[in-house]
Amino acid sequence: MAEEKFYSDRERLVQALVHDCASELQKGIKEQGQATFLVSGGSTPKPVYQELSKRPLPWSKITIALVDERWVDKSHSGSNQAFIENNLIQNYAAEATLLGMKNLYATAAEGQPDCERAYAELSRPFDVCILGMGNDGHTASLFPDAQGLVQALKPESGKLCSAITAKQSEVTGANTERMSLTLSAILQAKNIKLLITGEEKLKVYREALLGSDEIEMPVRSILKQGLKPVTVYWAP
Ligand SMILES: O=C1O[C@H](COP(=O)(O)O)[C@@H](O)[C@H](O)[C@H]1O
Repeated sequence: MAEEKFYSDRERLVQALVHDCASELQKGIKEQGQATFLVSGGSTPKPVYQELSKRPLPWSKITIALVDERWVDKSHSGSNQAFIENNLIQNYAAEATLLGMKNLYATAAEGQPDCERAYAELSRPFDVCILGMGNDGHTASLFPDAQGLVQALKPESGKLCSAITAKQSEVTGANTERMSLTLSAILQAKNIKLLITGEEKLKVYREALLGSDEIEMPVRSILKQGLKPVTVYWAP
């Protein structure tokens, strides 16, 4: 069962999440000399990243890697890598190393082996993983009923990255081809943090807790597993 950290407003949520991420990253550095921080895109974590970037952590010892990416170049408005560069790899955090997912291959499926190789170099277990959730119950780029989803959810797949083609295009454009961390990769994080805001997402979260179909709501694969602690951060 996930731990719920619910706040009366978003400012409090941001401060709490920034504090928790900072102390877990510092703990990782103390124990292993370095830390790995997995980050999602989306509008919800933006203030968290902006605030975190201003914390004087030993950022040169922190590797930041994407949880998911649209298969678009950095110049595209939907690029999670550009979003992280503009909002997290700033201020003190400019000293961190960033590993993106998009490579030179034309499709995510073709680019998967290179992406896999790069992610396999990361130090594990990962220290912190921030996940988001869409109103359709997706998390990372694990979209309901998407092509590649079944494989990406298989705990025994042994893969860290999976090419995913979401069924419906989203607000950010027609490109639905993505790369996502697999469930198996996400569960290699010591601390999994699911960040959601607003009443609509709270409703979706509650609905996810009630059911068991992970293809219908992939976020259930995170919420219903008993292997790694998950903390849900919410504010209205
Ligand atoms: O598509 C995506 O959406 C989710 C949630 O985004 P939000 O804007 O509702 O916060 C995000 O976690 C994921 O990384 C992103 O690719």
